Amino acid sequence: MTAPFDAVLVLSFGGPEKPEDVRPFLENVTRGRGVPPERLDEVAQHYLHFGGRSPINDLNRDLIARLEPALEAAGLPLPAYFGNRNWHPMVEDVVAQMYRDGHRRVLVFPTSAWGGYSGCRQYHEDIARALSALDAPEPMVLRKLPQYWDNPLFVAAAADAVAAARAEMTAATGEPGRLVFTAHSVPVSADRTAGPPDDGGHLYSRQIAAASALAAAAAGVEDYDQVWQSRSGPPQIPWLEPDICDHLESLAADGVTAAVMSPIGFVSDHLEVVWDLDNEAHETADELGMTLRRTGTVDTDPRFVQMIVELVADHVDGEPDLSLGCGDNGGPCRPRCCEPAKRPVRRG
Ligand SMILES: CC1=C(CCC(=O)O)c2cc3nc(cc4[nH]c(cc5[nH]c(cc1n2)c(C)c5CCC(=O)O)c(CCC(=O)O)c4C)C(CCC(=O)O)=C3C
Ligand SMILES: [Fe+2]
Repeated sequence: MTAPFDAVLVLSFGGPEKPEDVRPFLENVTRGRGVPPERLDEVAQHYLHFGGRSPINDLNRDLIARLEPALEAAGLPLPAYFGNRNWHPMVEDVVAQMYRDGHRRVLVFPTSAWGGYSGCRQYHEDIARALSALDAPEPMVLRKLPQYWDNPLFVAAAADAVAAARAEMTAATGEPGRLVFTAHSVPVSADRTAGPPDDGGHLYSRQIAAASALAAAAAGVEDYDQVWQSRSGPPQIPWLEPDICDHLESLAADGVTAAVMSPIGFVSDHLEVVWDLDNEAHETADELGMTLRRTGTVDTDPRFVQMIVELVADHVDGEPDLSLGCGDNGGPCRPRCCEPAKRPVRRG
């Protein structure tokens, strides 16, 4: 019999909260990842356009404010803490605080539903980093909850957002519009190595495709597209394509005049959503004379909170059931799962 878990850590990406934060935040995100300086300047402008404050931290605080009472109501009175990979509150500081508060067994809920290096493995690395920074005499266990891209509550929330946006589009234009799912692009090499080594790779893009299919089916939509957004990195390195803006152009060329975007790859309306979709994609659509709408993300849907409660309930007793896709203390979900792709060595 193992001891039950006694706290939850909502682990996220993090975002700047004031203009002076923007540069150091971007440096944290891209440290050693070969993102060109021009791209950083460009992305800094996106943040500065919103006064240097990303919505992401407030959205996560709001989620936690809903989660704690929902856990309590389910008979699971665990406190929920907030920590990030790239900005304050930093995961290292929060894990140290949790230790000081007496917590030794923590369930980690990541704000990414997906497998793959950026969507999963990197969150394990964050946990490992926080633990190695911890100066603690007693052992502490941090167990990352499993990927939830196919959880019925996640799918239902995404599908209802699709149905609502299509209904609005129909009211405005007389037709529901072409449905287009989007998710964060990743380097093709990272997608190839996503998943356990004996599983054929491409776990991230397969999950995005499958989640889009589930949400479309639940919304009663047969024909839809699934594309990518927010690529970065040097242009000579291939990332998953097509990009949403290029895709809107091909749709327009095929005579499509209305489209609904569903950012299925994200759980909240953070900067990648409000800039890349609400700003850039909308500009493209305006130029093309296309009517464009975006669905909400699952964040505001009570079923998303309920999903987290159920994940906690499934794992709170503390039995180590690693076949369910958890990982302890930064160990991957399965051996060698989603190892980072080897970076090409540049010579000369
Ligand atoms: C798969 C994936 C998710 C979804 C899973 C998840 O949600 O975790 C995600 C989420 C997010 N990405 C975000 C922001 C950024 N991502 C960047 C860069 C990158 N993302 C990547 C992948 C992903 N990213 C990759 C492969 C890179 C290249 C550099 C590297 O290999 O790390 C950069 C650098 C500048 C640039 O865009 O080049 C920024 C600023 C924010 C916060 C938004 C806000 O502040 O509100 C969020 C939630
Ligand atoms: Fe990103």
